[in-house]
Amino acid sequence: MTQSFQFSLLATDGAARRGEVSMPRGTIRTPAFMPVGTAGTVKAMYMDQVRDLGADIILGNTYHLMLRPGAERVARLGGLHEFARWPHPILTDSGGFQVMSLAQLRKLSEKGVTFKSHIDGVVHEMSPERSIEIQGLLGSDIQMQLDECVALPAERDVIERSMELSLRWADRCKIAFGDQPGRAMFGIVQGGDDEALRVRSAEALTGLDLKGYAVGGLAVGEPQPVMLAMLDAVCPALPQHKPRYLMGVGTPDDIVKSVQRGIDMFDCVMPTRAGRHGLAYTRHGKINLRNARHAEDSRPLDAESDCPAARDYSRAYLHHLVKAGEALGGMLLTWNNLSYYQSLMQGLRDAIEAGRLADHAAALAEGWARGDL
Ligand SMILES: COC(=O)c1ccc(CCNc2nc3cc4nc(N)[nH]c(=O)c4cc3[nH]2)cc1
Repeated sequence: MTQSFQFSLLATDGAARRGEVSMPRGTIRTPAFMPVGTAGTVKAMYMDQVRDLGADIILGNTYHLMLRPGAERVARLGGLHEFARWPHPILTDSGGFQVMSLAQLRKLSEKGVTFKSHIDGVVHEMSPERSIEIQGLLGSDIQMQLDECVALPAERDVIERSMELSLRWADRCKIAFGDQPGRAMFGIVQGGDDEALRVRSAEALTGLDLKGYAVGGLAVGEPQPVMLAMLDAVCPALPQHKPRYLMGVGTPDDIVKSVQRGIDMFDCVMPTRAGRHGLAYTRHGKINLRNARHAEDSRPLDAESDCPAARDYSRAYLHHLVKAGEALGGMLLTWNNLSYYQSLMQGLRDAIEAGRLADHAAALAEGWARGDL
């Protein structure tokens, strides 16, 4: 058990890295996928299940938890780990992205963001300092700087001013974070779809000597080649020996291609939200259980999986549950999807260690393309 935050590179395969982040609450094996636990719960899952699937860390959201039940209340109740019964590492997003995508009437200035809660309409102000304070009250192990994620497409000068605001906020967050032993604060690289601005952001954040670096401003609807081009520009401009976290990504294919470009950590609502909407991720690709073609298909999703949700239930039953709106439908598909995502990450970690990532990526893509025979 370590009292500090340490990232070690165990192996590389091209630009891909196999590493470990060791923290007081546990070790994160990278490449890592963080299930999203927005309001202190990974929806439709018990935390023990999430852990048993191989998750080393989950994500929580400052925006949601500050509105309900409130950061001070969570602190009074012992912090988020105790509250949600997840004793392992937690990374929290800083709230800026969620304000712009969820809140009503929001105003952004040098000071921070002001917004009305989408829950009860109460007006809140969140400065970089308040975001870090909230994440500290939650007990977050990896805290994200407050940033601005500019909506694309945007004029270059708009992207530049936004990126520079986020850099000033990174500095304020570093000061506000201070010295929290065993915890880390990550900067967030911005710069839209402009490679030069992306590199400027990465280099400036590197100068702040932070514990890790996120790549933000992506997975906002841009085509995959644009996202990947930004990674090709950003990753070489970030320190080799610090973790890199691509926010909000993504599909299995996004994750593989991003790992190949040097990304270590991921989070995405895809496996959980899509699961609740009837969609299964498997090694044969996506299966939409709402489709009538499954109504009498007695096969399981994947007979070779070690996840009961994939192995023990017929597609016909899953189709029935989904069409009937039964809670068990979302539970089983979420279980299957998170199991598939964690097995995808384990496969990538093994392939990098063995120096066979290119072949492994090709085999994965072939399985997805072959579809569901
Ligand atoms: C069923 O699947 C879905 O509904 C679904 C919805 C959204 C995403 C994409 C999420 N993308 C995304 N999350 C993000 C979170 C971010 N946080 C900060 N602080 N800064 C960013 O710059 C930022 C960018 C993101 N991009 C992916 C999947």
